[in-house]
Amino acid sequence: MDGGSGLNLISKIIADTLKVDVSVLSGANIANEVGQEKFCETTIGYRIRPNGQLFYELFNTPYFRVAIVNDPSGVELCGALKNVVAIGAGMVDGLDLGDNTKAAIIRVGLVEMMRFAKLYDPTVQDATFFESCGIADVITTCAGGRNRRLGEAFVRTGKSFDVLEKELLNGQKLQGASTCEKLYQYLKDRELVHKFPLFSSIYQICFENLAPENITRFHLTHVNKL
Ligand SMILES: NC(=O)c1ccc[n+]([C@@H]2O[C@H](COP(=O)([O-])OP(=O)(O)OC[C@H]3O[C@@H](n4cnc5c(N)ncnc54)[C@H](O)[C@@H]3O)[C@@H](O)[C@H]2O)c1
Ligand SMILES: O=P(O)(O)OC[C@H](O)CO
Repeated sequence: MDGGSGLNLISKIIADTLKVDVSVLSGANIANEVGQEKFCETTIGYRIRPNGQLFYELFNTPYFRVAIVNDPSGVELCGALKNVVAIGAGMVDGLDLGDNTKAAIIRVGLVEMMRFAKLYDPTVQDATFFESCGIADVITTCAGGRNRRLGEAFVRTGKSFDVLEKELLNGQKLQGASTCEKLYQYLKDRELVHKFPLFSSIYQICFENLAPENITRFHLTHVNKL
């Protein structure tokens, strides 16, 4: 996701700039494991079906199994939003709270991902969240991703994400913290912060000195209905 309060999808920027049709690939695909040809699934979101089919043929292998869906926004939003959830999962690890708590963060995180994606783009489909780009990528990122790792380090060391990124990521960029800032601003501008208690807590812990123990306070206000 790019932009200030007026969020924009990277695929849209590319499509508008280059005047080409753009499909989106995202999934539970930690690069090291893909590189070792360990089995995984991925999702390609297409606008134009023949292009989705072309990418399927290009990318699909016995160990990298592609599903194509006619929901490019949903696929891309999953890829951006799960990084925010993973920072929350890392905070759970930093607080030594355990697997049950992390599962709760994953569940509520997925609910808020769906709610935000449909708010941002009403054409986004529920089914997309049950593809690899959705629940599967949330699980793998909350288990083995960089966002999880830095969420834990943030709680254990008290250092900022900018400092941790430089110290721990060897030149790579952390996506979750900046995405969290942008989506919080988007929600604030629309007076919708109260509908996203987990995302809001993660933002306030990261940037407003809220105590990390508040990571579970969503249960005080969370509405399960999508
Ligand atoms: N590395 C993995 O194993 C892996 C696996 C699956 C999904 N992902 C996801 O893929 C995405 C990218 O991860 P990566 O590993 O390629 O990270 P990376 O840090 O290697 O590359 C990200 C690139 O995006 C650029 N960038 C960041 N914000 C930008 C903006 N607003 N406009 C233009 N460019 C911008 C950065 O400068 C950087 O070059 C993340 O959402 C990540 O969660 C990564
Ligand atoms: O390292 P992260 O946190 O960007 O997550 C990696 C990918 O999302 C896994 O699919």
